[in-house]
Order: sequence, then structure tokens, then C-alpha cells
Amino acid sequence: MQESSDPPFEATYKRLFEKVMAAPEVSGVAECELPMIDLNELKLGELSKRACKKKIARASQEWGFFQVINHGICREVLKKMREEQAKLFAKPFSDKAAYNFSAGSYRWGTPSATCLAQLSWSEAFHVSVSDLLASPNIHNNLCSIMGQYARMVSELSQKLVGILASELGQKSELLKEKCVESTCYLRLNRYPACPIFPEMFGIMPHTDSDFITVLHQDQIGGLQLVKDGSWFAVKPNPQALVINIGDLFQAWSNNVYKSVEHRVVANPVYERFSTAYFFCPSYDTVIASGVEPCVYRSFTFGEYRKQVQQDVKIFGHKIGLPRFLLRTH
Ligand SMILES: O=C(O)CCC(=O)C(=O)O
Ligand SMILES: [Fe+2]
Repeated sequence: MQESSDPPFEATYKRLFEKVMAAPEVSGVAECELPMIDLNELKLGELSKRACKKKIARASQEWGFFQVINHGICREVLKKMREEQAKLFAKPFSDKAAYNFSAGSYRWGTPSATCLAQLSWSEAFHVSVSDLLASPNIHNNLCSIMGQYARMVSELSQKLVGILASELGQKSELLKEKCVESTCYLRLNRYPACPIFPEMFGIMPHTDSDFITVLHQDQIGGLQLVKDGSWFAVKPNPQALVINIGDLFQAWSNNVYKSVEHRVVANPVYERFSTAYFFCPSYDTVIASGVEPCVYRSFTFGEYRKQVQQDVKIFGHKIGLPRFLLRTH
């Protein structure tokens, strides 16, 4: 028999399945369409340009999420990236576990899960772009398209972050200098179909620990986010990339831009793919808003990462920005 490509979810988490009769309650979630930004408007006259920038800033304040079309990443690159990603995940499980972009880049499930609500029904390659570019495999099809994809998405991220910074009335040079291709991360996600429990988490609720995330998802759907205290399912748009604000931008903007909790719900019938690009600074970058009164104490990205890793180890989940509040509000 051919070895399965799926990680051994059922065998590994058997005890959790026996313990409970239901997966987390996520049904009845309404669908929403994210604010849509056409980046071609940035190439038009001064008025359209200004309106487009304002829309980006407003969505980042009110939703923490938006989608962009005419984003400059050509269809061929998106298609090729997805094909190579699908091929990689179709390899037998043992090959994937041994396939190393760098140590620990392949992940699946949730090692620390003690109940079903803590289990992420997904597998991923979480790759540092600097490791990718230095890889001796950079000339194989997969690594080469990942490198190409990372470069294009990095340019888009720089553009968006520049706009968001200038809409705050702040200079973006430092940010642009600190967030370069090699300090960013690329994550290839696969959510196998989950027929056992119809609404299992593909990824548990979380916020991203970066400035912004650029997400390319397929047409299956499953991404959900919190808006005004309720969960909403994001309607997939094959032409668009989804952008969300991460913790670092929330802190840097002194809570103006929102790093919003999101999660993925696995589909009972179809597998789903997504590719996430995390726009991050170097570890020594100091995150400080410079606006009084400061909500958070200043911290380096390295410090933030270390704290997140420590909290995950001790509490089983990330605490994130509340750790860095200057005073309790
Ligand atoms: O797959 C998705 O839609 C979201 C992925 C995500 O939130 C992440 O990788 O941080
Ligand atoms: Fe995320």
C-alpha cells in the first residue's frame, strides 16, 4: 500500500477524540466580504490615489483586514507557487517530515493539545526567507518559485506598509530598512479535509506576530475573523490577496491599526491550501510608537518572539501584546 500523505492525525489524537463528542462550536458563522482595495487606483490621479490610501488605512483600523486586487503578483507566479505547494504536500508523510528547508520548518497538528478545541487540523512548512535564499536547493522548482514569490510579495508589503505608516503621519524609512526580504517568513499551509468532526479548527484562533501578513488562499474558504466581537467567515475571492495587520503594527501605531484574531475551520470534504507571507523586521528592531500616551512599552521583535514562544510552552497559547501593556486600562 502506498504511504499516505496525510499526517497521522487520527492515530495521534485518538485520546482527544474519545474524550469529547463534539468539536468546538463554530457553526452559524455569517459570511462577510472584506473591504476591497484596487491598487490600480494608486496609479491614477492624485485624488484617487489619496482616496485609495485612506481606504487602506480605514480598513486597517476598522477591520484589521482587507483584500487587494491588481496587486502586482502575476497570475502565473501564483499558479506555479500553488502547483509546487500541492506537489510538496502530496509527498508521503515521512518524506515531508524529513524535508528540511531548515530545522523544524515542517509542522502539523498541535503537540501540546489537551482537548479538541486546541487541535489544529493542518500541516505547514514555515520557512525563513533568509534560509530559503541561502538553500543549496534554491534552483529546484519549488525553492525557486518560493524565492520569486517572496520577492514579489515583499515589494507589495513594502508598498502597503509605506502607505500605512504615512497615513499615521510617520516616516516609513526605518520600517523599510528593518523589514527586508531576509527577515520575513513564508508559510505554506495545507488543511486536509476533516470528515470526522465537521468544524474542526484548521488553525486555532490567533493573531500574527508581524507587521502585516499577505495571504493567498484557494477557493475553498475557511478563514474566519473577529469583527465587532463576533466571528465572520471570509468569502474567498480568487483574484484577491488578503492582507491583515499583525501585532507589531498594532503596537507601532499605538493601537490605531488592529491586529485581529482569526482562525481557520477545516472543510469536511475538501482539502484547502493557503500561502502566508509574514512581513517581519530584524530581531533587534525596536517597536515603539513614539506617540504619547504610549499604550505599550517599547520592545524588540526578538524579545516579542521569545515571550510568545515562552508563553506557548508554559500556557499552551500565545498571550501576545497584553504582555507589553504599560498600564492596565
Ligand atoms: O490559511 C489561512 O487562511 C490563514 C493562515 C494563518 O492565519 C496563518 O498562517 O497565520
Ligand atoms: Fe494568521
